[in-house]
Amino acid sequence: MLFDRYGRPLDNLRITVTTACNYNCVFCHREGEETNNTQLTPDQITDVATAAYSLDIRKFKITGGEPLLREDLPEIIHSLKSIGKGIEVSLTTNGYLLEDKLNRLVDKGLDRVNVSLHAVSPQTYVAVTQVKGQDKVLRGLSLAKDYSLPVKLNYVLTKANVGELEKVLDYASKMGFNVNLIELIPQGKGKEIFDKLYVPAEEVLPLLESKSSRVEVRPLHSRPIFKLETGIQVEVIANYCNPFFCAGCTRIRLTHDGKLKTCLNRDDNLVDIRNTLMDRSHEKLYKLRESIIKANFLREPFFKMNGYGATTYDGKITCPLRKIAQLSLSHEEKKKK
Ligand SMILES: Nc1nc2c(ncn2[C@@H]2O[C@H](COP(=O)(O)OP(=O)(O)OP(=O)(O)O)[C@@H](O)[C@H]2O)c(=O)[nH]1
Ligand code: SF4
Ligand code: SF4
Repeated sequence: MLFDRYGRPLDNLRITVTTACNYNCVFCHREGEETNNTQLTPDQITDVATAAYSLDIRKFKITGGEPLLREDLPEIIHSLKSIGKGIEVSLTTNGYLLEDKLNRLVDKGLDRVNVSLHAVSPQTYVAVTQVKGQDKVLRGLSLAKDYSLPVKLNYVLTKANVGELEKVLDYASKMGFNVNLIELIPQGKGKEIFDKLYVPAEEVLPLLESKSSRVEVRPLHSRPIFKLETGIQVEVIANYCNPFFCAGCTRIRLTHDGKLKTCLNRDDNLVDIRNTLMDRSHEKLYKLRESIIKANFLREPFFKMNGYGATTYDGKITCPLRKIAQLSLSHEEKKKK
């Protein structure tokens, strides 16, 4: 397994299969990538994943844009699963096309799915996504339940839909789905609306605490996990000004156009592998491995500890230590005792 200069393991490759999307969410960041029509072929994606596998990466996350727009997505899933033993392939989607496409994905070995559900009320759903897609998404989610496919609901917390959180939790509890409660980040379109719509996760912690029997911390991003009395769990994804989040970062990204991206928030240290992906020689796998090793070396926490607060890697933003970070810290300290 590779570790970066900060001791963080690399166990996860996020693959952007397209930047196209049938939604227009107010906070979309498209994994920090520019939008255009370029996309890698299933073979190119599989070559990078094969090199990653040889470096002990076993978790592949398919993202976008909206991955279900790709007609060859079943083929991509099949070839990723065929690389070797112990591979987990998961997918992040807005869910609009799930009801039409899920059976083929499950058939090809999809292990689990994260589906956006930012609101249960149709009006708020449309206000956030700009699409009247909620009924279709709910039907797709029911189908996923029928297939016993593990589901996480992605709920992005904003001023526009904070009133929907309880309803989303009730729905998730009824369906037995876990929830990712995701803070807005000033990235992509999120940058324009951040000041207007940002709600710190701290504001909803009392609600989560009142519904939970205990709290744990996931090693990935030191994410607090609230175990609800209804049996589901809510994972808090609060990256902004949170050095503990970045300390637990174990991923790199393969962009839609063939670059290795070391951090969601950075495009100044990409490793360009486009030429290697065109290479037809037997050295291709070796070169891709070298590129992943290089990208891993370039990884660094975007938010770093700085005294009792945090700063970005380049010192452009400074922030006080957040309560959400302290929650992760106090949990770690309790474990050590
Ligand atoms: N800053 C930052 N945010 C991330 C990172 N990974 C995921 N996120 C945020 O978390 C949201 C949900 O991500 P998903 O792709 O659904 O999956 P995940 O929860 O990260 O991963 P799994 O738990 O393995 O399913 C994304 O939309 C991002 O906003 C990361 O490495 N850095
Ligand atoms: S569904 Fe995802 S990719 Fe599409 S607009 Fe919304 S946030 Fe962006
Ligand atoms: S370093 Fe921090 S901001 Fe960058 S990808 Fe990792 S968790 Fe996200």
